[in-house]
Amino acid sequence: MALLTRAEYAAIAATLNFPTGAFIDGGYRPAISGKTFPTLNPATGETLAQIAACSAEDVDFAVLKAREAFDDGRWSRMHPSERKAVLIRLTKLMTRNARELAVMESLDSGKTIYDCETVDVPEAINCLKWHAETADKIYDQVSPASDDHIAMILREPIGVVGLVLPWNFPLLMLAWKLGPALAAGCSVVLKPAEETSLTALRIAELAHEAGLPRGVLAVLPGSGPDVGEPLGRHMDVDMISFTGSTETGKRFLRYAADSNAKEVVLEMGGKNPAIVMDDAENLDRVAAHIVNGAFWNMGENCSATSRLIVHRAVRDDLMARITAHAREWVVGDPLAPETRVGALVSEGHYTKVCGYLDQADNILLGGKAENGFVEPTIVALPDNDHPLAREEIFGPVLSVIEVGSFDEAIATANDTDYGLCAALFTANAKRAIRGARMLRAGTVTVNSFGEGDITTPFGGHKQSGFGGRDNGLHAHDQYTQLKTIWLDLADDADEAVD
Ligand SMILES: NC(=O)C1=CN([C@@H]2O[C@H](COP(=O)(O)OP(=O)(O)OC[C@H]3O[C@@H](n4cnc5c(N)ncnc54)[C@H](O)[C@@H]3O)[C@@H](O)[C@H]2O)C=CC1
Ligand code: BAL
Repeated sequence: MALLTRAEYAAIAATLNFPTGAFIDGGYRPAISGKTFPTLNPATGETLAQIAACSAEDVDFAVLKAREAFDDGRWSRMHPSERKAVLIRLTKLMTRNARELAVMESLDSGKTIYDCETVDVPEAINCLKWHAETADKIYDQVSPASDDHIAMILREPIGVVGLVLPWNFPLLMLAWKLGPALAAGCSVVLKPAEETSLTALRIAELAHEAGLPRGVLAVLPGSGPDVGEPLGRHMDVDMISFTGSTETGKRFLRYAADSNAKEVVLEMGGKNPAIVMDDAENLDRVAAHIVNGAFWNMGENCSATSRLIVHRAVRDDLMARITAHAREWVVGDPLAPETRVGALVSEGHYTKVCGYLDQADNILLGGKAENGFVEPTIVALPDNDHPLAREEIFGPVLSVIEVGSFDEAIATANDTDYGLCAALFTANAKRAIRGARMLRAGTVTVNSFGEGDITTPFGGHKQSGFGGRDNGLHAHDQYTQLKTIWLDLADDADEAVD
C-alpha cells in the first residue's frame, strides 16, 4: 500500500472514532467503577480519549464470561476449520481497516506512520493469518504402546488465558499472542499497556464482527496494579502470557505462586549486543544493520541493538559509516511519512531516557532531546560496566565498546543479565557458527540484525525470558496442554484384571 502525505494522514486522524469502553462479553461497556483515564498522543501531548479504567471487579466479570464461553465450548470445541474461518475473516476486516489502524496506532504510541503502515499493521495481519491457518493443521499423536492398548496424546486448549501487553508494539504483540491463543481454542482476557489501549479495543470489535463468539475475547484497559495484578492473581485464569520489563515479569511469577500456580510465559527485556569482528565484510552494509537495530522504533524494542562491541581494527571505519547512516534518520512528526524516529511513548519514559543521556560522557552523535523526541545517539563507553551498557534504556541510544579479540567480544557480549538477541558480523564461517553457539541469547543473527520471522520461535535466555516462546508453532505450546488417554483394547474374555 503506497504511503499517503502528511496532510492525508492528518485528515484520517481527524475522522477517527476512538473506542473508549472496556470490551467484555461481546460489547463495549464502562468500567464498573465508572472511572476513566486519558490516553495521550505523545507527539503533541493532546488527549485523544478518556478510556474506561478497569479494576479487579471488571477482571472478575471478564474472567467469568471467558470461563462460561470456554466451558460451554462455543469456541474451544468449535470445529477447528470454523475457528480458522473466523480468524481469517478478522484478518480481512483488519486489511479493510488497515489505514485506520495504522493512524490510530501512530497517534496513540508516537510510533512513525511509516512503521505502522509498513510493519506493525501488515505483520499483525500476517501473524493472525498464519496462526489461523494452523488451527486445522496440527495433529495429535498416538504413542508406541503395546498391541493391547492405544495411547493418544491430545493437545487441548489450556483454558482462560490472560495476555498482558507492552506499549512498544501494541498491535503486533497482540497478534503474536492472540493468534495462537485463539487458534488453540482458548478464551482470552487481554490487558493492553495503559499508554496504548486503542488498537486492542478496536481489534476486539472487529473480531466480534468476524464472528468470534461473545465472552471469548475481553480487552480491559487500565493500570498494571489495577488490571494486570488481579489477572495475574486470579484463581480461574489458567495461564498468563506477558511481554514487558523483567521487573514486572517477575511479579507474575509471584502472583502465580501466591494463587493457583497458573502457567506463566514471560518475554522480557534485552541488552542486545552486536559484535563486529575485524574480518567483517561490507562495513557499509554492517553499519546499516547496526543503525536499523539500534534506532528502529526509537529503540523502544526489546531486541534493539543497544551494545555495539567492535574490534578496534575496524572501529574508526565502521563508526564513520554508522554515523553517516544514522544522520539520514529523520526525527520528528510521526504522521509525516519521511519520519523514521517518532516520539517516545510517554513523558515518564522520555524522562527516563534523558536520564541516561545525562550519564553519557563521550557522545559521538546526537544527544539532543526535546519535547518527547530523542535524536539517534551514539555513546562511546570505556567498558561494559557502565550503566549505559548494563541497563535497558529502551530509547534510541547505542553504546559502543571496543575489544581486541574474538574471545573478548563473546565474553563482553555475554556479560549481561539479559539474553534475548545477539548479532555477529564476521566473514569467517567457523567463527560465525562457534560464536553463535557461544552467545547466550534466544536469537542470534549472523551478518544481519533481526528477530527471525513468524515461523521462528522468539524468546530469551537468562532474565529475558521464561516458560515458552512467541511465534512459530512453538507459540502454540503456551496455550495448550497435553492429555494422555489410554484405551485398553484387550478382549474382555482373555484378560484378567489384577
Ligand atoms: N520487553 C519489552 O518488550 C518491553 C520492555 N519494557 C521495559 O520496561 C520499562 C518500563 O516500561 P513499563 O511500561 O513500565 O513496562 P511494564 O513491564 O511495567 O509494563 C508491561 C505491562 O505490564 C503491566 N504492568 C505494569 N505493572 C504491573 C504490575 N504491578 N502487575 C501487573 N501488571 C503490570 C503494564 O500495565 C503493561 O501492560 C521500559 O523502559 C523498558 O525498559 C517495556 C515495554 C516492553
Ligand atoms: N520486538 C518484539 C518484542 C518486543 O519488543 O516487545
